[in-house]
Amino acid sequence: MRNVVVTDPPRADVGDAETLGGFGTATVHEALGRVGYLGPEFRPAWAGARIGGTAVTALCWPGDNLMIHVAVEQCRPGDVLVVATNSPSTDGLFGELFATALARRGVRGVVLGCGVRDVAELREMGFPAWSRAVSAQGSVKATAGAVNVPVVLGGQTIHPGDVVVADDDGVMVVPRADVPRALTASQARIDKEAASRAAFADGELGLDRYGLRDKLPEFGIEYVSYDKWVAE
Ligand SMILES: O=C([O-])CC(=O)C(=O)O
Ligand SMILES: [Mg+2]
Repeated sequence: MRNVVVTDPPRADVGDAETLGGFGTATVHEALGRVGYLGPEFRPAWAGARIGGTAVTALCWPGDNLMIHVAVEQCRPGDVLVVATNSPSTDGLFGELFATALARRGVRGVVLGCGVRDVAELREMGFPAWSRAVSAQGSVKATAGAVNVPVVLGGQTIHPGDVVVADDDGVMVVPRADVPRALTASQARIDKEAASRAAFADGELGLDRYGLRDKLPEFGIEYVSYDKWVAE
């Protein structure tokens, strides 16, 4: 591993990132073709946060948060800090002191492939955090890593400057080049779901709305009365 800090990676527009955050993880993930989701292991430290921001990445050694300290200085308003460790770890590398420094810099939240701690304080200060674990396990500041290099979390590659969208459903990444398509496709999906929601509230069934009823025989699904069912 090369111990680099990349100081000026290109990043997506922070306004676009905020718009995608407003659409939410499930919508943007579906709209892009069911890609980019980090998986259900990434959970919010507290419920109700919904963000979209541009990634600043930190690659740390397990149990060592030196590179988070280095990364904080690279963060700008509208960013989301993304922390990966170069081998699996659940240690609580991040807590309210880091959150205080990031909030001061206009950072919208943090995503950690390891653990988070100080959850009560994070909730109280309203700083959003997603992680694979909650852990009080403390860390050292001893080993060099990298900042703003591509990292892999939950099987997804996150490049610095990509958009990270996160809410109660989890975390997803939108590659920078896909942001225009994500915006258009997500808005189309929002509109389509608004129409479906109104129809369902009115009593229409998905079977009819999505043209599924006519296809049921193709699936081999048959309807039988209870008496016939128990007699067979
Ligand atoms: O200081 C640490 O190692 C992590 C932490 O708890 C904090 O940021 O508050
Ligand atoms: Mg702490």
